[in-house]
Amino acid sequence: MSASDHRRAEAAGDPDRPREATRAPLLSARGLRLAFGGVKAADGIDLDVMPGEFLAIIGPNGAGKTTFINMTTGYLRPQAGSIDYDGQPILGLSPRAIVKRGIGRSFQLPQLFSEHTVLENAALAIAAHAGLWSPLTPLLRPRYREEAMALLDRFGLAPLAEARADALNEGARKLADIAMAAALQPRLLLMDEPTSGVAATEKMGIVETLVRVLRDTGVTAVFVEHDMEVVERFADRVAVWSQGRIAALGPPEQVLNDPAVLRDVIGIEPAHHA
Ligand SMILES: Nc1ncnc2c1ncn2[C@@H]1O[C@H](COP(=O)(O)OP(=O)(O)OP(=O)(O)O)[C@@H](O)[C@H]1O
Repeated sequence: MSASDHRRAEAAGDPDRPREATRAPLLSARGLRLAFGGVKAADGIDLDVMPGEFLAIIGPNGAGKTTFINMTTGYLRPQAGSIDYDGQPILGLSPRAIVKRGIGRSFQLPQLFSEHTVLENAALAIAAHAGLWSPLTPLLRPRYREEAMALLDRFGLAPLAEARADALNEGARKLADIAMAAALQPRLLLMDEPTSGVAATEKMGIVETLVRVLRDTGVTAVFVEHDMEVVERFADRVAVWSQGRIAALGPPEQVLNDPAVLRDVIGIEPAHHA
């Protein structure tokens, strides 16, 4: 289901269902500031992410998109501001404590154990979720391997279970990395450029798979994306980052037709946009 179909289905849904405006955000960032020397990577970021939504972050290189993900997942501490998740402050928690609260992430460069198979990687991720962080024992336990196989199956990766992670093409590697993040059963998943480096022919199929799995399991997603076709098709809302600030925020049909966004972020003159 595309994001616009999803929005229509929601609008046509249960009339007793609370309206978007009255629902509490799952993630709420206020006044985030972080400078590296003279570079303002976050210069007053305010953002609410609603439960169940897919929010795309777009913007030029160096705008501060990854910095926002790093602050939300405990890898960077802002110099000012607050981040609440599920109504609780999370700033100051370690990355691992934040994962335990239910926020997962995938990285621009997939973080798989390259010399292990895809199945072994999945077993390790599932064991980590069960609280076992030791590197080898999970591989010996059939229970983790069975759960790992079920996870891979959901992501369409079962045929690659016995392939070594370093033998995967970029699309499968990205999908496998997101499957590992999903093994930790997050309620909110932050993905940094899930389609970067993926061949154009594979891209849509990969995004369709991951969106289907995440929607089926009720995961809220924030993803940094440079491909506007992916954004248009799969995002419920788009946030445009520019020099550490959010320059525009709204549904893709509105934001991606905004002349200033087209010119400054996507880099085309509005008149040339058919
Ligand atoms: N740990 C750090 N130390 C110093 N400078 C940093 C650090 N992290 C980010 N920066 C700087 O902060 C700015 C924002 O970086 P960030 O990686 O968040 O941008 P981005 O929007 O994700 O860019 P890209 O699309 O290239 O990934 C950049 O100028 C970057 O060089």
